[in-house]
Amino acid sequence: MKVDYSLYLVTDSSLVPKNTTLLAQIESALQGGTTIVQLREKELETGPFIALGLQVKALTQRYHVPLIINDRLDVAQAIDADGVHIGQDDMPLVQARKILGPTKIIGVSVYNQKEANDAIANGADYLGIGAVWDTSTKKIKRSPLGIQGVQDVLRLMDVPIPTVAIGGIHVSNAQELMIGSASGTRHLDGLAIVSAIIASSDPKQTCQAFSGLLNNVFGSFEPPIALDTSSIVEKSIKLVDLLKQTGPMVHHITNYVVINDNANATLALGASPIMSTNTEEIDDLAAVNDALLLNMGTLNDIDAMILAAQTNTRHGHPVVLDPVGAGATQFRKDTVARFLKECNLSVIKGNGGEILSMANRGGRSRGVDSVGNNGGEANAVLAVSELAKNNGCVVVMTGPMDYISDGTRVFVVENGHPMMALITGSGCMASSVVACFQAVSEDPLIGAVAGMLTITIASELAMKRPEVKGPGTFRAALLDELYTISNSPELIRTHARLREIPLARSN
Ligand SMILES: Cc1ncc(COP(=O)(O)OP(=O)(O)O)c(N)n1
Ligand SMILES: Cc1nc(C(=O)O)sc1CCOP(=O)(O)O
Repeated sequence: MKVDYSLYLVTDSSLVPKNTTLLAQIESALQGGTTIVQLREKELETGPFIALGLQVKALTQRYHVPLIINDRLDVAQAIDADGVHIGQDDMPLVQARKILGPTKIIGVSVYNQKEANDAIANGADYLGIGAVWDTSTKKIKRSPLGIQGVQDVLRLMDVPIPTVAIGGIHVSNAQELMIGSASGTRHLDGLAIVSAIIASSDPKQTCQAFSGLLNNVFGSFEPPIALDTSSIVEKSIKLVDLLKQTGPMVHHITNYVVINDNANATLALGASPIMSTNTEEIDDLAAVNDALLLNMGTLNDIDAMILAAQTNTRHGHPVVLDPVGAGATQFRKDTVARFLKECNLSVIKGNGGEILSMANRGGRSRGVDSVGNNGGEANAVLAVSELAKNNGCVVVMTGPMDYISDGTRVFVVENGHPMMALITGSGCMASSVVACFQAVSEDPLIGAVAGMLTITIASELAMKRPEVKGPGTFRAALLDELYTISNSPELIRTHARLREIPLARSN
């Protein structure tokens, strides 16, 4: 579930104006664009807290907005809230996660780099950074961070996860905070506010003011610098080196036809494969993992795959889906729909039949193989770009040409040898390679291009080997050439055939 943290209302019934009620204030705030609500009621006993929680939940559900409970896991469980917010002196995050399970949202209050990185390592879904400024709503124990202090926490986070700032925030200082705390590509995802909304004589109007201001600010953040194709090739070379130097762990939940090739392709690039399907160890593995690959080939362990995806997302690790045979059977269609709904995918990588069928642009599969043509380049470009945009991820469609898009740009990798289609699992190996690059690339689009350049160039080099006579010798040579590229990444520079298709012209 993708959560919008931008306008985060935290309640306090002691601040509600005399002529109205807490529920009326919350509803008015929801009408004004509040995107998430935290029920924070310090004085309520358990019974009344649960009763109030049920009323607020009915309200937030009507507006399709998540409800978080402050501190009280028991209340959150009793009303099946969407999650909890805990402070540094509350129940430790590790225990809270054990109790609530992987799917509930857990937010943690942090004040500095250490608290932030501990919370991230232990699987927090978001951070509440504060207090930014003095506030009369609560007695603050540590001196206010100011805008610079918030920026320091954002900059020093090991892995970027969603963040909101809290403490003394009003319409008058919100823009200054949002812009001043941003650094590079990092910025706050939202503002958590108590008194400015809950004590307002018109919460709807106050929230509209916050929303308008936030929309402007988010629109002003610089998009990442768009690299041209030769810069992406150079980045790919650096990523091959980084893979070898850092040896990231790549957890695969894959199929039993290709599992050995998946593991060997991963090893050939210097990464470390783990192929567990056991739900008992997903938490422990996610804590030390770097990327997750889900492969639908033999389609077992679907619940384990979804649990692993959610757990890895909480840890900030990219999740790659290889939707093998998507569209071939109703069961596979339903399973793909579950993955799209329940997981936060970084990359979807499939063959023409799979991607076109997911994008509703034709696409035929016989079993797990793509058959027929893909409707030409224009159709391929629309399929990858639309699927990517609609799901907020990168999409790779393999074939004689590989089309790769993040919804804003489309690249074509023109490398590759037709022999790839004659060995089983070459597409699955490509997915392993893409997952390895996701583990080391900050930009999933560049990671996907780097992965596809690497495997397709390896296939061309493999076919040049004198001992390669057909599929059997090619399979072994392909692994060897992945290893060659890992040791000589500059081969990518001499062999890459990478092209960008401007989206506007193709639409
Ligand atoms: C979004 C958000 N951020 C920080 C806090 C503060 O939580 P905590 O440290 O647990 O303090 P209390 O809220 O319990 O006083 C928060 N509630 N929400
Ligand atoms: C609940 C809370 N937590 C804080 C923290 O620093 O963790 S500051 C705070 C109160 C914020 O209220 P207002 O928006 O009215 O200033």
